[in-house]
Amino acid sequence: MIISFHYNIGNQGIFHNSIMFVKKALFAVPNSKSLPIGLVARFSSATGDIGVTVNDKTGVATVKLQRAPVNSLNTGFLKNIESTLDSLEKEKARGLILTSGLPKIFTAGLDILELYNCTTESLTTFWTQLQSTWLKLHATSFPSVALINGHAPGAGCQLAMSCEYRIMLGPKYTIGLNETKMGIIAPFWFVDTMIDTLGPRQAELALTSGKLFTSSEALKVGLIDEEVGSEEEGVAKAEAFLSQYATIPGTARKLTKLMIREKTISNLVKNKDKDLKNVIDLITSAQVQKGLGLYLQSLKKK
Ligand SMILES: CCCCC/C=C\C/C=C\C/C=C/C(=O)SCCNC(=O)CCNC(=O)[C@H](O)C(C)(C)COP(=O)(O)OP(=O)(O)OC[C@H]1O[C@@H](n2cnc3c(N)ncnc32)[C@H](O)[C@@H]1OP(=O)(O)O
Repeated sequence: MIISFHYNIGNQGIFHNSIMFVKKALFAVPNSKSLPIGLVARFSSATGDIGVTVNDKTGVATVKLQRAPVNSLNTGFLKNIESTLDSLEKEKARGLILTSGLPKIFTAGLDILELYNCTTESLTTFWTQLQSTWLKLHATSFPSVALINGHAPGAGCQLAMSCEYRIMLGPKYTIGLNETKMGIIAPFWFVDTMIDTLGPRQAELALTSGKLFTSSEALKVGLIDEEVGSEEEGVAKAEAFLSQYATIPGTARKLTKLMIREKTISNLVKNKDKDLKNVIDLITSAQVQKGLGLYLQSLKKK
């Protein structure tokens, strides 16, 4: 017998920060021994869907990002991601597999429409949400894997680097912090995260050139941990990685992770306002606005 629960997760506007977990159905699935067991959830809102499936044997949650066409991160979507992480913390998830529900794209990074023609006020709301969502992901108490099943430029790479392990579907997709290519600068906490991941030498080379790595290049420099040929293989590898923690006491694991990440986390926590000011000064400048406009046009022309 398969037991299935459905999380009934409301729209942002209705339930706001709280995700409601409602036991809705208990049913038998005939002739089935191998169907995924667990909790199934779907988060729907105008600003993106987040599908959550929790394996009730292992406690591992698979979170699928779905905001067509390219999972770009706007304020509402970031807020939904943060709420989902809050719920997983509350429900004591034992692990996270962060992936995309869209074909070809993990996430296209920040929604450039949040940066282009923005006001100081709208940019402040957006950036503050980005900082908050990232801090939550970077410091989860449970182990995390990014299953990068599509392109991951800019903040897409940043989300992936904040997971503890990265598995990427090869060979077609690319990943990297491409800000300099767009004529902007990666914020210091993106830079810190890349240095933590690649070391200063490779991070400098990658950041100054805005390099987007293919999966095999990413594997070589250590931007990803494994390259796989199919999503199924990726899921199996992610589950295998997470399963090693089943026998490691959770508090020891979490404190060790936080000790290692503390410098990067506290650098942002202490300098949130300075970071925001840097972003406002840079992004609202006429030159950067012009560049962003041209970049958007070039994306649309393809
Ligand atoms: C000194 C102190 C400094 C302080 C720091 C200051 C500022 C820092 C600020 C920001 C940091 C920025 C981080 C980022 O993440 S910026 C975004 C980086 N991402 C990208 O550059 C990706 C751009 N997109 C692509 O390369 C491609 O779209 C793709 C992801 C490879 C997918 O290609 P595909 O061919 O499948 O799709 P399309 O290109 O046709 O795109 C479909 C559709 O989506 C629109 N779109 C794509 N990406 C974005 C995006 N990031 N935001 C918004 N919209 C996007 C695209 O325009 C198409 O739209 P259409 O209307 O034509 O359907």
